[in-house]
Amino acid sequence: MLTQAGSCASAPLFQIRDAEVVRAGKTILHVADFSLDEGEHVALLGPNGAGKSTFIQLLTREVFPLFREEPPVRFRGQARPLLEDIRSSLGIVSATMHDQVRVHLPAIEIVMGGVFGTLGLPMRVSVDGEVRDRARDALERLGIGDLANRDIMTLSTGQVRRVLVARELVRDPQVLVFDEPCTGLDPQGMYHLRQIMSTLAEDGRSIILVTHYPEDIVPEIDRILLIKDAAVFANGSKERLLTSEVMSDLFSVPLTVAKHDGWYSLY
Ligand SMILES: Nc1ncnc2c1ncn2[C@@H]1O[C@H](COP(=O)(O)OP(=O)(O)OP(=O)(O)O)[C@@H](O)[C@H]1O
Repeated sequence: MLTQAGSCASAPLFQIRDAEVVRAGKTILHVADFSLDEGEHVALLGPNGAGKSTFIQLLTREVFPLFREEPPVRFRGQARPLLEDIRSSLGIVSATMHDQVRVHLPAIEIVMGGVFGTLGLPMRVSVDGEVRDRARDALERLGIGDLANRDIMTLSTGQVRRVLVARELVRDPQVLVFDEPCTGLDPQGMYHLRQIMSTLAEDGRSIILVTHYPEDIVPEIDRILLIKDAAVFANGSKERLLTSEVMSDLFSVPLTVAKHDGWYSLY
């Protein structure tokens, strides 16, 4: 059934069939078959250079696969969705975005910039009280309402990371992509970030997490997608795949996985 926006109500959130991305004459990612339902969560795990970021960029349409008669990537059933539809449904939190926050602006302006897709507020735009309230509310939900007027350059790495989550939440996206969200954070910062992922997952939003560490995979994320050598190495439940044997195969070194209260660690 088609909705008003033209998407298929019963279609998966994302569906990939036979998508191949080639750069400099080399296949940097091939995905034979993958789909993610609305509200479902998945964590992508794999060695450096395996193709995880490329996978995310396939979903966000920042990279395109080779042409196929049957379009390889669909968003809510649509082969050619409007970029605006994807942008409004998806929030992305990454350490890369963190590197771009090198401006003297109050945290709340960085958050309001999320509404416009700009770093701070665009010039000559006057924001109404409703946008400011939404930004303040997003900061409050992340436990950093008191930082709203602080210059972003004076905040700690963990605080900035939370401001960046607020910046995405201000648009109320149904899907959140966390790309190595705990990079550079101390244990306290990691704790808060993981709590945030859990809360958002429980909220009914889809979480797509990219990480090198099983420690980041919050209990709400049941499913993992392992990527190695430009292809899907395995796709399935955490229970089945987060084992010492599979992790050792994935990273090509001897590793041990420990499990405790729904959390996993690797050493
Ligand atoms: N424009 C490009 N030209 C050539 N090779 C590229 C290009 N973009 C990416 N690659 C290669 O594609 C492979 C996959 O890159 P990708 O960034 O997806 O890996 P990743 O799993 O996210 O790595 P990491 O964990 O280090 O972030 C890498 O070997 C990378 O060097």
